[in-house]
Amino acid sequence: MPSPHWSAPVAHVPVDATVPLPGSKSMTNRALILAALAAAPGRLVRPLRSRDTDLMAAALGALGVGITEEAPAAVAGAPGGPSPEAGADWRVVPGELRGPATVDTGLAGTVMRFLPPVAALASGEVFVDGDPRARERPMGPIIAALRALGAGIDDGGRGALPFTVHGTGSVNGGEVVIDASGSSQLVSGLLLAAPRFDKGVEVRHEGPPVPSGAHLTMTVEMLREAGAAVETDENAWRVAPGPLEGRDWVIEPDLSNAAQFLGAALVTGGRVTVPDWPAETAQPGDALRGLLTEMGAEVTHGPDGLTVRGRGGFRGLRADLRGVGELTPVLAALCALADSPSRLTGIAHLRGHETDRLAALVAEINGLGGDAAELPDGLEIRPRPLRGGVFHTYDDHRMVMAAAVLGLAVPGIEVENPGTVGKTLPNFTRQWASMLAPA
Ligand SMILES: O=C(O)C1=C[C@@H](OP(=O)(O)O)[C@@H](O)[C@H](O)C1
Ligand SMILES: C=C(OP(=O)(O)O)C(=O)O
Repeated sequence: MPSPHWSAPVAHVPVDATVPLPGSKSMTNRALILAALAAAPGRLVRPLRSRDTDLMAAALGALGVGITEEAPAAVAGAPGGPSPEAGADWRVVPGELRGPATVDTGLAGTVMRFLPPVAALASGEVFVDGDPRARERPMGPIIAALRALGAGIDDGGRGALPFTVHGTGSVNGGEVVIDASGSSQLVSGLLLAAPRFDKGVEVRHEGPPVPSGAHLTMTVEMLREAGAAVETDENAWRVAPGPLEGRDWVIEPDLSNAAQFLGAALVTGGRVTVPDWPAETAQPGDALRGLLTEMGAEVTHGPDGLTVRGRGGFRGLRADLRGVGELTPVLAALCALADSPSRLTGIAHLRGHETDRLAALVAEINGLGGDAAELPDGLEIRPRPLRGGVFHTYDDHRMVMAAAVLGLAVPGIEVENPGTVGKTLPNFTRQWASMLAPA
């Protein structure tokens, strides 16, 4: 059930806050897959608990993987002790993968693309479905690729959810060509399960550029950390067959979910610090350092974390966001409040995200009196005074976050279904309120 509208709070004074963030969705769901396929038990320290990650855990549990909560482990070298946003750890005990099982992917791209290759390794039937919108997100290329690698999948010829994976307990693997221009997750899903394929995998992409390069790097790095042999070339990835190690995965804070909080510093001319910001990371959110600097923020990284300071007004952004597309909704909201025009490109694939994000952002920014237009592969946003009104969110967590950013400066924004943030950041509205009125 959608939750009632949320009145996005206006910032009456510059924000001055430290905002600890829960774990990365992308790292949590990769670590769950790699731990489930490992040769020995493992643990996720500070995993994200949210709809997307709980669905992944439930899906792996349905296939026979043991996933239980444990008291949080101390993290060597992590400054400041456990984050107040961190809950229990997850212990993962790999089991023999088996059906029959039913998997609900919700609206999680990571579940719908990472789980089916694992299901193909199970013995028995696995039925995979998700939210109505999940049935429209790009899946055809990974269904075809899995078939080419030896998996049996019955999708009624739709090339989309729902479908049944007829697992035989093994996947042959080998070489496959895929058009992953619709989503990097189509490649990541194949790579993550590939150490368990008889021949491993060689995936070659052919087509328009693959988006979200940062997430592909994350896939390769995490596979290697789990002991897999991975080679990469431009548009080709090879994973050798072999055992994965059971290990501890310390999940970094979700840097993409830092966007709206750091953006608040820019909008209000204030200061926001996100603690535990890693010195090096594959997360796309790390690009916020450069992007917010370009918009006029002062960005510093030190022992306290990443600090963004606004200086009053700020500039629009001209940027190719292909590699970091999931930052777009919040950046677009910032652009709508900026002092000069913006042009965000390289993001045609956002039309296949939780909603058609390009259309949704244009409709909602313009619905508040703004001036945004779609480009073939992006958005053009020109500053204009905005007014209050209902901001529709299309079951997209990042549309709620974008609305919150606009609401800092525009009184009267009523955000539809704020509960949809539960996809990756269940406590968002509480954290937003404490950022604006720190205790
Ligand atoms: O692999 C991942 O964890 C993700 C990859 C990206 O997907 P696309 O390549 O479909 O944009 C990103 O937008 C998504 O939020 C998370
Ligand atoms: C595109 C996103 O999610 P998903 O993992 O469902 O693709 C996102 O979080 O912005």
